[in-house]
Amino acid sequence: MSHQTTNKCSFFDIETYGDDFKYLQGFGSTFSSESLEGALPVGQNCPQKCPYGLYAEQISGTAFTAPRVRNQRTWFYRIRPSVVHYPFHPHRQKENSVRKVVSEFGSEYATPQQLRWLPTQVPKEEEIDFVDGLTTMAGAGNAAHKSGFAIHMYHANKSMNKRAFCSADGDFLIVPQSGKLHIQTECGWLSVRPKEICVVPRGIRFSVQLKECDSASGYIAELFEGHFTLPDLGPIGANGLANPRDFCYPTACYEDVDDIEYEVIQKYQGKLFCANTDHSVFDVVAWHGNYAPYKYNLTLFNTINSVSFDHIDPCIFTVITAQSNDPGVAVLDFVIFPPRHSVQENTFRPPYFHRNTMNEFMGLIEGKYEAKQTGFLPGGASLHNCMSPHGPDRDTFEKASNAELVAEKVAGGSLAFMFESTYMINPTEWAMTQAPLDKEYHQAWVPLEKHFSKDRK
Ligand SMILES: O=C(O)Cc1cc(O)ccc1O
Ligand SMILES: [Fe+2]
Repeated sequence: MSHQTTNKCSFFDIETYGDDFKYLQGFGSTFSSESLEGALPVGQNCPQKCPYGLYAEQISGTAFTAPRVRNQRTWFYRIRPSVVHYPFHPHRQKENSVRKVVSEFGSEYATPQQLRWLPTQVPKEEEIDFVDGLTTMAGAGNAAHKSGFAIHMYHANKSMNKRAFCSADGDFLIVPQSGKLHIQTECGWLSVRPKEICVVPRGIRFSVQLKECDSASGYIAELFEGHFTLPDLGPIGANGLANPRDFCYPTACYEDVDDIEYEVIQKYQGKLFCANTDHSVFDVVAWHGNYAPYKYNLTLFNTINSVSFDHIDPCIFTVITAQSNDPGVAVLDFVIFPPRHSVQENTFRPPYFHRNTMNEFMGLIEGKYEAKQTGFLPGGASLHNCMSPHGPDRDTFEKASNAELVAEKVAGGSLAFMFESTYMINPTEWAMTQAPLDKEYHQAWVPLEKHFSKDRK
């Protein structure tokens, strides 16, 4: 289904709402969607018999008793309830594959050393879909205690075929770096490409199809604790940053397919389990509620920054945040570094040298990051944990310290992002022993020269 827009805007580099599917809009709204007219019961959730002979089923994303403003649940009206499946058994990712999903984030590989990885390639020698190509890179906390998060990479060279996936451990924030995805979910379809993100909440089943590409890869933050919200705007006012209406939710779309061999792979406490069914589990004819997957086009981010002097802290670029119970402190912030105009006077404009109580995992979707001249590449990653000093590399420092401070567009054609957390982020065994770790990363800073002179002001 295509949907045309007449509003053209020169600074959005992809059509504002033009997409492969039709969406409902509004962050955190309560939606109703039916793909057959009259499929939603009127005025109640569980009638004795549902329209069209459908089953009613609720999915709760918060405790029943969570405060109303935070309560999230959705009612599905489906051909069969999701409990119709054969017993779960352990699911092995590809035999002999180094890729693996893990849930342990012990301190075995913990280090204050600044870490950086080159991009990991999509394998050519083996066929892998989104599930079998998931590899955990780092994380914090514990899925069973609903505390912390995991950071995974995904690499796929084929679509998931007669296979659905869901995580009982947390919400999947998917950040594509290459390849366009069509994601079938119980609530309907989402089309997601690089420079867009999507969030599939805990428990919602989804299947990832590659669209117009032979391979796809990207980053995932799996949030074990709470859900993402939009940051408060404070003195910014009622508009700005990621605006609620730009968050797109799917519309109901079902398949009525029986007598097939189908797999539901469920992530539970960091392990993968598989249950077989004889039918497609994407059989939701109608749904209503506020617990649903969504996508957001990052080029719609309304960027705010200093127009006088000094470098503003990167929280000004927060797209979505999962807050801890400590006011203003995030379990996980998703922050982007979008193309923008830089006009600050008498200012060292790139990211400053710093040490942070928060923990910073960064990825690059495209282009070049302002703080690094070399070495941080699209598909790569870096990790600067609690109080590990970091900042611009030597060449960036020299260039920016001597640059003429004219108004300029920075990071044009670039998009970096950061997962920032109050929790210390531990790399996995895969990240430290198999992934392409940059052993020379310290050379970004060791050559920084001494400029001090008592005779100079
Ligand atoms: O470390 C980084 O590159 C991320 C970052 C960017 C910035 O502009 C200020 C602080 C910060 O941690
Ligand atoms: Fe930083």
